[in-house]
Amino acid sequence: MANALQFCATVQAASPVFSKRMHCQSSWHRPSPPLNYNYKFVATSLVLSKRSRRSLKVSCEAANVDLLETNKIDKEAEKKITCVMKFGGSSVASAERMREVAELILSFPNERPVIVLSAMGKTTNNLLLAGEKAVCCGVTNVDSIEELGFIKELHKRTVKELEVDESVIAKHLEELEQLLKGIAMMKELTPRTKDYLVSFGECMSTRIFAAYMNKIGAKARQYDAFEIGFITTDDFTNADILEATYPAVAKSLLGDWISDPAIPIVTGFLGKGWRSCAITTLGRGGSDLTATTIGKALGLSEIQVWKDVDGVLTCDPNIYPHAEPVPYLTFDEAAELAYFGAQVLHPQSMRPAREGDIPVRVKNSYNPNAPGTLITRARDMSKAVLTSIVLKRNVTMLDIVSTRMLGQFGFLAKVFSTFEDLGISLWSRELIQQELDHVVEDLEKIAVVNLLQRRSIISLIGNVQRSSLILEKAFHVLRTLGVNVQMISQGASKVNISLIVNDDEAEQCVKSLHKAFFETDISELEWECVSGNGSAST
Ligand SMILES: Nc1ncnc2c1ncn2[C@@H]1O[C@H](COP(=O)(O)OP(=O)(O)O)[C@@H](O)[C@H]1O
Ligand SMILES: N[C@@H](CC(=O)OP(=O)(O)O)C(=O)O
Repeated sequence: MANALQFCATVQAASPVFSKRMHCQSSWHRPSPPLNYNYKFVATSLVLSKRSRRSLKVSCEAANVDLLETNKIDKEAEKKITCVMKFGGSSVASAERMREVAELILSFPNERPVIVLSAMGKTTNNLLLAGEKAVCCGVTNVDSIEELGFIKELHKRTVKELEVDESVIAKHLEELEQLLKGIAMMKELTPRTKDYLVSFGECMSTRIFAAYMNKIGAKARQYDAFEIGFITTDDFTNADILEATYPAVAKSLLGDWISDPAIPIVTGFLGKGWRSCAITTLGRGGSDLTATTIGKALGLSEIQVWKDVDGVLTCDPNIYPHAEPVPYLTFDEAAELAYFGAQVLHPQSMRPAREGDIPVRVKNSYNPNAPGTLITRARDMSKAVLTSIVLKRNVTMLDIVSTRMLGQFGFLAKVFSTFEDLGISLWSRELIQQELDHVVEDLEKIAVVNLLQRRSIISLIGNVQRSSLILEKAFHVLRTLGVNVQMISQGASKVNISLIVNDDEAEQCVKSLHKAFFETDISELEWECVSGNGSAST
């Protein structure tokens, strides 16, 4: 058997029943989910010799099934893709960083990963700024937009330093300039055009990186997510992944992997609108969601997201530099943390991981030896009190009071229908003053309304089984600071308590809460609360 040939066979089955039978009769498995009864089989062991191929042909003819092709496949195909590794903008910000990332990927010889990349460094921000400037600068001035200059310079320099052919991005740089001229001519930047514009970032970073991997002898293949089945809603700038994405992505990536294995290098953040067929984006930081979607689609054993911090931290290090890595989190905790504003993870990214029950590891590409954070379905909560503190600034609070609402049904329905009628979702974007005025005007017909602006939400993510302890300690800290909490709520997922305070008090609150919860021994913490001995450090 040692010199037996291996083949990949694609058959057009008349019905899924037949394919199941064939599946049982042979020792084959089906790597990709069914799509239009077009199945791809691969021998699981070296059994598909020339003789087996002939017998496959005979059985297909007997069952009236078309045998479309039998390709000889590489032995590598036997080894399945094992994980997905996502590298964010800071991890691929320069040629040097790209070299380090390539080295990092190759330092795991037992992994056969799919790689997801974001745009280099601050490219997405620069593309958006260039687009905004193009709206009002006039066609002839487009080539002097500063941000366009930065983008060109960064990508050309990277290509040169990595010694790959500039042709991998030349067409994209040219098209980008044309697009900016188009925006200048039209004098408008629609959400649809914005998404097309920012897509250049990921399209170029992945092309450069794939070319570099090939140059150093690691066979790689570049993919644009919008060409391999990332199907989304048509909500430009904040699109949602649709269910059809999973089988389509699996089919594309596994199909290629089986017939010609090469490390897939996929653009993060991008998709294709199901109605418009135009390029969409998944919201800022959306490459995390690309990675978890691939993880679920391929049923991988791990999803790794590589960042510039040692994992998910106890709070935003930009607010408090003494924040520490959190070693373990549940999907619920991570989702809540992201939803309430921690930039480290995309708010929707935990959904596919949770659905596929695939562990997510958050690691630091600048410090690969740090253990990072492991996010799983469940974890030992026996010692957990507070896991992380998240701050969301510049929140507007609507205080709606009505004595008529007591004992009345339909009151809340009227409140929500006001938002629906005005097409406002309270969470998805910032409202402009005019919209807020409209809401207040409408709600004033049924209640007394106070619009409270410049507030912050401090979310305490942790073990809500110990909510009394958390609240006692938190309120003690806030009272010592002289801060009044204006609203308190417990999230539906039961891992989050949110407090609303004034914007200008919020940072100090987070620092003091961090000191009290994470820089104090837990047993001390319980004792302090029971005996009333504690004092908040400021
Ligand atoms: N709780 C937190 N834990 C870790 N990082 C956080 C947290 N809150 C905010 N951040 C910020 O998130 C950044 C990482 O997220 P992001 O910039 O999206 O990474 P990448 O672009 O590498 O995917 C960190 O550099 C840090 O400044
Ligand atoms: N480049 C996109 C998508 C993304 O996920 O980026 P990052 O991984 O660097 O947060 C953005 O800046 O939003």
